[in-house]
Amino acid sequence: MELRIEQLTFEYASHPLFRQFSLRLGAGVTWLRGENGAGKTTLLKLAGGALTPHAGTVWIDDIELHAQPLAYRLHCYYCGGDTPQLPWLTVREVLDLHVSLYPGADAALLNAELAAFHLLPTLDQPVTTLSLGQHKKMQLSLALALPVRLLLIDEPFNGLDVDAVAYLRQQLSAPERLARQCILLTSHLEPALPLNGTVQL
Ligand SMILES: Nc1ncnc2c1ncn2[C@@H]1O[C@H](COP(=O)(O)OP(=O)(O)OP(=O)(O)O)[C@@H](O)[C@H]1O
Repeated sequence: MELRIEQLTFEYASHPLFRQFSLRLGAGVTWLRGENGAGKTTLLKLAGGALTPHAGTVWIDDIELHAQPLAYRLHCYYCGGDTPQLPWLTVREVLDLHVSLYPGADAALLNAELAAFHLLPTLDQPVTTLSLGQHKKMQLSLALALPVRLLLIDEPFNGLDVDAVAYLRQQLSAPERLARQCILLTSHLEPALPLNGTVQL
C-alpha cells in the first residue's frame, strides 16, 4: 500500500506552490506539517483528486490518478471539513450515496461509527443543519468506515469534543488499520498518534 507523488507541479493563478515535488508514503499515519499557507490542504486535495496537477503523476499503488480517475478515487477518501456538496440531501442520503459509490462499503460498520460519534439522531436532518463539529464527525465516520487504501484528513481533531477526540485517536492508532491504510493528515499540533513519518512543507 503506497501513495506516490512524482514531479508534481501546481500553482494557483497568483501563487506557485509545488515545483517538481515528489513524495512516497507507505501504510500508517504520516503527519503533514507546515506554516499557514504552506500548501498542506492543497496537497491533500491534489492527492485526493479534488485538484488537478499542472504536471506530474499521483499514484495509489499501480493506479495513476490521471489515467484512471474513477478507479483512483474509489481507493481514497478526502476528509476536508468543507461544506456539503449536495446541500438538499439529508445526512442519511449523503451517507447512503457514499456507501453506494464505494464497492465493499459496509453499512453496519458506518452505523457503528455514527453511533460512536453520537450522530444517529441526526440522520433525517438536512445535512446543512449539522453544526460544524457534527459535519466533521459525519465526514470522519465515512473516513473510518469506507474500505479505502488512502485516507486524507485535514486537521482531524479541530472542532471535535473531548470524547470524539479520544475515540478518533483510538481508531487512528489501531494496529490493524495502520497495517492496511495509508493515512496522511495535517495538524498544527502534535497529533499524538503512532506515526510512520512526518512531511514538512
Ligand atoms: N482556490 C485558491 N485560489 C488561489 N489561491 C489559493 C486557493 N486556495 C489556496 N490558495 C493559496 O494557496 C496557499 C496554500 O493554501 P493551503 O490552504 O493549501 O495552505 P495550508 O498549508 O493548508 O494553510 P493553513 O495551515 O492555514 O490551513 C495559500 O497562500 C492560499 O492563500
